[in-house]
Amino acid sequence: MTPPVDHTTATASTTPAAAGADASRAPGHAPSTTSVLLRLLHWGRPAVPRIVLGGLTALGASLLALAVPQVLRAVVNGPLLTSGSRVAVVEAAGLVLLLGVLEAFLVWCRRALILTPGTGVELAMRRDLFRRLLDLPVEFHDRWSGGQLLSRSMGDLSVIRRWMVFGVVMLCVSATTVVVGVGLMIATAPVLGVVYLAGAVPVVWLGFRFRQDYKVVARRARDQAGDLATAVEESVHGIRVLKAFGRGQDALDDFVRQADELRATEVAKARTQSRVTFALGAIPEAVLAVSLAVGVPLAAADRLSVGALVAFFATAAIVNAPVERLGQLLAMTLDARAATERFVQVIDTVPTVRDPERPRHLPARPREGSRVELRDVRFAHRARGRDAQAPPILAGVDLVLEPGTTTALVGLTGSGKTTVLQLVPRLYDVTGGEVRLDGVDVRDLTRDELRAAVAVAFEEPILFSASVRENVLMGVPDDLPADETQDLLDRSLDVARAGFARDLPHGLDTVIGEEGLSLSGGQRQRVALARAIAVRPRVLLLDDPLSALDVTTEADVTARLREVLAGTTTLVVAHRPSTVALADRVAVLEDGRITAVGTHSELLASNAHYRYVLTALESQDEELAAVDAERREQAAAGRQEEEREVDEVADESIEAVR
Ligand SMILES: Nc1ncnc2c1ncn2[C@@H]1O[C@H](COP(=O)(O)OP(=O)(O)OP(=O)(O)O)[C@@H](O)[C@H]1O
Repeated sequence: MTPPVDHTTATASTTPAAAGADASRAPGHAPSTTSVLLRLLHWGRPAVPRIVLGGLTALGASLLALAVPQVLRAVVNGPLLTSGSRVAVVEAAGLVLLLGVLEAFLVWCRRALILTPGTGVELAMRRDLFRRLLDLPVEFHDRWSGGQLLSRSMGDLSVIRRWMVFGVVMLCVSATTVVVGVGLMIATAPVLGVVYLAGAVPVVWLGFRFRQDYKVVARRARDQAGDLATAVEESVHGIRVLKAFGRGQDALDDFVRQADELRATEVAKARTQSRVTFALGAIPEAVLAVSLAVGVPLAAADRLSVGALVAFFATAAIVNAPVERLGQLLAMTLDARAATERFVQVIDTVPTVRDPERPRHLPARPREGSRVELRDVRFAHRARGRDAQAPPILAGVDLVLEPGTTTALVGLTGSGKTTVLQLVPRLYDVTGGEVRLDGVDVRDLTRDELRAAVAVAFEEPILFSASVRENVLMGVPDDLPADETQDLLDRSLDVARAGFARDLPHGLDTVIGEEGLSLSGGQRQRVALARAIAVRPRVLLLDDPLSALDVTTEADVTARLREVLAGTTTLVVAHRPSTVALADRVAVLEDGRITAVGTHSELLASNAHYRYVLTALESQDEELAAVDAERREQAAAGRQEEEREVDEVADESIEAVR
């Protein structure tokens, strides 16, 4: 016997690391930049050897640059001051040239070494992020906007890649160059070296201040970029509504406002960075002026050789460049920190709907059909922004779907019919009670096994940018023999009355969905229904998937469904009395419970709430038909005018963006 499994539904969706990624946390508790960036090692490890090698070559190039002043010192103190030998000077010039060529070669090596591994790391991170997004439950996607996820998988990962291949390498190399350079300066001219070192005090203080300020704006900018992506996504997604209601200008105003907020944050970022860059450029130069004032009298008093003085200033000129660059590199590092926080915030989210550790399996498919039982099912969504739960939607649903029967679920708008449907394939998990399929609690099954047994067709059909064939066969195993697959495809299309797809420009290979041919609402619903049928599920859940069809076509499709799906247990959310009449039984959902079950005529005779719901649905149906007819008329008359206006707004938008 399978041991009982703990079905406690986890409500905390992020690990402490992810919670730590929240920018709103008090700075005192925020994780350090190093610990955040160290998370990247998980994906960056394969690239580490090449990145380290690239860093070493870059360091070699910097050290070669630092060697030049020492040659200069030897030339000045040696041949120039003593013999004046031209040969020695030419030899020294040759050495400097050689060092320069070697330095350039090492810089090239650095670029060649670290370019490809960075893109590999980005690819691995992008793949893992997408995998996580697919694994996360619907509840997660309810809370996260598409733009935030899009910006994490595109913009943030690019920021991280650039930091990995350039930022981290150059930060280490620059810091080492500064340390070695200052060491050489102290060795060459100790007094001047100490003067130069004193300049490090304000530099470190400024760096600390910069880190505090920049960290906040860097995170804000990344979040605002995500919001902006959401605005574009929503407008493009709802472009028809915007056009139909003439709200293009409002959408544009909203977009421009958000874009302006992002611009302001980017300006604040640039200001913060330019302040520190100015200071990091000015302080070393000021220190050099002081060094000159101290060094020249020392050289005049013969307490410092001219060669040493020249070498000190030549080294300082080399060291000043990486000091000045530190501001830019620190900014890159803090940008990468913000991007990493946002990335791990998603990757660390623990799915609340997950596979059991020791899954059970469904019994062999019963000939007469599967049995679905909902026992005292309770459900509440998690309240937004808090871990608390919103008011319950289902408060103890008891319903048994007898094998091979069709049950219609009826209730007022918002009563929770779709919610009931979504609990069966675990799009959400119940917050109380249980759902059993052929005697097995659905939470004891792997999601793959459960979802292969249960197919859903939603009212809003989502088609993917692929051919009709691919869309319909989405849930069919790839290893099915070709002729069987073709039979399944043909039968599903016929039952769903989706045969129109054969007459599309490229037949069933016509690409539909976002990037393809646009289908009408009814056509989309029929393709989506064919997709659900093709899976040959044990349980078919229909969330009013025929709402866009006329009553005759709906009756025809339903009749065929009953014929073909003998042995399939069906639960259909009914919004139209015509759908209800075709079911074997009807269940009434009221106040979060099933309050009556019976045939259409039984309930009509005995249940007042059922009669009330049917009347509401009927009048709603008539109202919708009237509104639809009116809308069509208006649309035909006003379309040209409307499109002209929208085009004008679009032209203005393009101009504004330009
Ligand atoms: N993701 C969500 N987060 C919070 N509340 C939700 C969410 N989805 C639905 N709800 C709420 O749950 C309730 C039930 O919604 P559901 O879609 O199940 O109702 P329904 O009976 O199918 O409605 P309709 O007949 O209009 O399709 C509604 O009050 C709805 O606002």
